[in-house]
Amino acid sequence: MSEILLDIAGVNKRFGGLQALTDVGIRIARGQIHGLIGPNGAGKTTFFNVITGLYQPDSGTFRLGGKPYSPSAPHEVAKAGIARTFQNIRLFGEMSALENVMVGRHVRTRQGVFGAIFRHKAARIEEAAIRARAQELLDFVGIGQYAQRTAKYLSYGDQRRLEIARALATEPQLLALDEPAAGMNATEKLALRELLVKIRNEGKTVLLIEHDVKLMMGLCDRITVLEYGKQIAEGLPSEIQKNEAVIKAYLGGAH
Ligand SMILES: Nc1ncnc2c1ncn2[C@@H]1O[C@H](COP(=O)(O)OP(=O)(O)OP(=O)(O)O)[C@@H](O)[C@H]1O
Repeated sequence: MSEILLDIAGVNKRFGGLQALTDVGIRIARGQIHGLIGPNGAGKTTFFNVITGLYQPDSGTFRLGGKPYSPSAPHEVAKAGIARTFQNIRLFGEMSALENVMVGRHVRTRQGVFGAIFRHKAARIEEAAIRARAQELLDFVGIGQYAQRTAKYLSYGDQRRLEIARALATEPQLLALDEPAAGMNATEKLALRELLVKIRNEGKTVLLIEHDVKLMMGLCDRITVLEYGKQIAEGLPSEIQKNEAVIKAYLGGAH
């Protein structure tokens, strides 16, 4: 078994009278694509938000790369090495694609006139390196030719690619994607799948939530299944496909 990168156990989360997560855990091996699936309302987004510091859990242990991390706030999680994208695209629409990725590297690119004129040489060199790396990432996700295009004018599929490039700009250990294929057509989905395989082949680890089960079965190395806030299965896609509890959960249709 390869090294476990993300090791989470015993997560509970209650919203008022609703127990949204009951003793949920996940173990993700380094260099794998790990999928999180389950019927509507199963708790996938809640678990994802807990992992990435958006929701505070009532309990749980969290380790990344063998070290405990605190999911107390999104910036703490980012510092620990987890980058995420959102179900609803969150880009800086008025900025160029390149600038969006540069922001991902937490750099002040918008200096005042004096800053621009009198900028220190070291700062200029640093900015050039960041710009070059941002362009590389745009090339990597396949939208290098649109570097100067205002983000809001990119196609939907390309905006999703841009989000991924921005997340990669933080050099994360784990890339967490919340429904990256939502709203994509079949061609865009195929391209997304190729991109995620490429990201994994670079040695990155990916966690993703996705409703398109067929896409997940063909893409993921392992899959965790939630239903009513509990883990009902974990395994290889071929095992998950045959798992009776999973089949029942999906066929139940009561969600
Ligand atoms: N902020 C919140 N406040 C109250 N209840 C919430 C909140 N977020 C989620 N829930 C509830 O927790 C349960 C799990 O929801 P969650 O969105 O995590 O499921 P999901 O598996 O991501 O569903 P979907 O596939 O529809 O996105 C649902 O019953 C939902 O109504």
